[in-house]
Amino acid sequence: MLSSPLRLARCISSLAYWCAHLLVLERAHERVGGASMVVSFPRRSFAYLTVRDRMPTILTRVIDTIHRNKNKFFEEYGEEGIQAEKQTISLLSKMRNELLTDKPLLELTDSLQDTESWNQYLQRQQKQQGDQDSVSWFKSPWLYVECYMYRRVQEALWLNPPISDYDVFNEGKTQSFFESQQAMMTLCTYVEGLNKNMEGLSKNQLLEHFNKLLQVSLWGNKCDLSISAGQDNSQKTSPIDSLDSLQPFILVNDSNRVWSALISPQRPGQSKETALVRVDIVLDNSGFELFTDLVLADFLVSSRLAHEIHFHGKSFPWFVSDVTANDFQWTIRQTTAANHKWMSKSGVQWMSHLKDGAWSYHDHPFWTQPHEFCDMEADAPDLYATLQGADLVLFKGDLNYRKLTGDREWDHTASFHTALRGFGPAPLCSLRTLKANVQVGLQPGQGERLGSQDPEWMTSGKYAVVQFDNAKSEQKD
Ligand SMILES: O=P(O)(O)OC[C@H]1O[C@](O)(CO)[C@@H](O)[C@@H]1O
Ligand SMILES: [Mn+2]
Repeated sequence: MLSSPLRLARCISSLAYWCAHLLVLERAHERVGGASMVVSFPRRSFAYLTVRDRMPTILTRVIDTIHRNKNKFFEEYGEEGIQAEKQTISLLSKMRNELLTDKPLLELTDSLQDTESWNQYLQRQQKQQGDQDSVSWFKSPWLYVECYMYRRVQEALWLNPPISDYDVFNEGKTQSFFESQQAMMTLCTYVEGLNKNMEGLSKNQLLEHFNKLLQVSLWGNKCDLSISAGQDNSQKTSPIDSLDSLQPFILVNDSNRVWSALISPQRPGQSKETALVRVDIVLDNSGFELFTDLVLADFLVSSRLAHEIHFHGKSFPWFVSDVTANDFQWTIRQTTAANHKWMSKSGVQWMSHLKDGAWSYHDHPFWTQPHEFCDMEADAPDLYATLQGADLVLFKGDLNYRKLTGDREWDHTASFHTALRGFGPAPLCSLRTLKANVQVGLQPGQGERLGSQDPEWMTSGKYAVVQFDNAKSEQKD
């Protein structure tokens, strides 16, 4: 039974949520001007421009990549490979046209594990928006439409078996890894120095290094390829040296609370001394960002701040640069094979974490669905239960932030806890650079000030947040 203050808090949070939701629709009505037209993002908004400009560009690149690899498909699968290439391109071009002409979203026709759930989501959306045709590319929630596009790309491939497993974003991801190599070497040299002295570090020194590596992983999120529609966005400067100058751009920094969650884990039946701490990292992008996540995870294990790390990735290529199982393994193999002493040493170390079970990689269809995370407990109870086994869950990146907060136009001063709407399988922290119009947990006036100084503060990736929440401790308060 919920206590009445808690019930009241839930009601208030729920009300705030729906107000935030309605705001988006109302504004859209005003701007579009047609009473019958329900769109979820106003014209000229960042969301609108993403659907109008960035998404078709991404699709064009996908089509081009498949076409450029025609010979490879022929070599591997003969004439069948060529037919598959043609068929896939034809499906993708058709989809691109549907997008550009604002046609209704269509049900998926493949029969994979998640197909039914996607189609149910579409039906739910159609019910909410009134009729079938109203759920179109420009008249649906932005988060949904973006996710849907990546799932349709996958459908086009899955309907053409010989090339079903081809990762259309692989070239960009590997390129971004190689372009960030210098920064990776610098980072591994730092790690080598750290590991040499690890045993002699005081608690404060450990905290200092933890903060540094947490921030390196935070800023690693600048390097995604979806925001740049697939163009180079790799790390060129020294990640450690840049930290001081980046400090003022961290708008909310709850890293002390993250540290506390690590050093005093709160799972029932565990004392501080015997606690086996598990940290889950919900990964975002491949390339430099993944590298920084692995460095952080290695530090957590080597320092014994954590005993186990569970990485969560995507089960198919997603938002251009997101990590799949293949990217994860490839990155570790490449690091091991690097022509740099400390970098390859890191790779060997990471391999051994995987072998001895300190690290493990997991994926789940929920991560490649459009649901906001407050739906997880009902829609993916198994995943929710898995996350409950963690002492801390780190959510990397912007898309995870949008899903954590329901991608609503929240008041900037609404608390992170409120925006989570009850989602809290374990203490959690979002490490995110701002690339979409949602931001909560700011001080009164802070959002307005930022808006007047820099109109693109929420979408440029220049600012970042480290935002922590522990649903359990909030309930106790
Ligand atoms: O890789 P990240 O940090 O999740 O960012 C991906 C981002 O790409 C965009 O969707 C733009 O297409 C962002 O708004 C989005 O959240
Ligand atoms: Mn991403």
